[in-house]
Amino acid sequence: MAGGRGKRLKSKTEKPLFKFRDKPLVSYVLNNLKNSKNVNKILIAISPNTPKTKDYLIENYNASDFLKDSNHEFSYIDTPGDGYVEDLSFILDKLENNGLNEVILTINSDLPFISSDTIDKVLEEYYSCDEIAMSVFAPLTIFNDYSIEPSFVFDDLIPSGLNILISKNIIQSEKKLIVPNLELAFNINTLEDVEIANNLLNQ
Ligand SMILES: Nc1ccn([C@@H]2O[C@H](COP(=O)(O)OP(=O)(O)OP(=O)(O)O)[C@@H](O)[C@H]2O)c(=O)n1
Ligand SMILES: C[C@](O)(CO)[C@H](O)COP(=O)(O)O
Repeated sequence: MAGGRGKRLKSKTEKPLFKFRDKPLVSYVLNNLKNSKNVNKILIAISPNTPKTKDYLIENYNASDFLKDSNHEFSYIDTPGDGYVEDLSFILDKLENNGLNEVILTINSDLPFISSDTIDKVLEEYYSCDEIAMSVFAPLTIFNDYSIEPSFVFDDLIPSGLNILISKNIIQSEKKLIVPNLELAFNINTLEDVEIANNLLNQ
């Protein structure tokens, strides 16, 4: 998901293109997805909020327009940019109407540290559970340990921005998976988050 406004970052650069150390945020996620054993194709949601991200994907990842040519390893889909849930629902609708019947892992473009290994393990957990959807949460304790401010807290759990569901625009019953990995807490929303992430890497 790379179509958000990135308001909290207060940068002129679109958030997915915000340079963190040597590359744009979105590149970390794309490279980690590419190296995941259990991921076949990568579809990037862009929106009127992120036109330069679309150009970047075409130039650097040879991304195609998914609705015209879905055979590329990387493709993008133009969403309205109305909000996370609205845009995800728009995408599921398009996938369903295109006759796709796939498992979809959604991941936010602001999670530079989620490793291929974690993505693979979460998918393995999904395939061994009985639900059609899965939401991954990180425990609040990790956020507190590193003084990271979470966006939402439910019962001491924070939605990580990593979810799995099927390609249908329907309400899907889900399993909650709690993954106590530090990498899930590094969600870059503000310049303070960038600083905390940099400090950790410099340790
Ligand atoms: N209409 C939207 C809204 C969000 N996202 C994506 O969903 C993730 C989480 O979004 P969130 O942090 O809520 O929004 P941001 O745009 O990243 O930041 P802000 O809330 O500060 O505007 C991000 O990767 C963002 O690009 C998206 O693809 N489309
Ligand atoms: C809304 C969300 O994408 C659900 O997975 C996630 O919680 C957004 O987190 P952020 O901290 O606002 O990036």
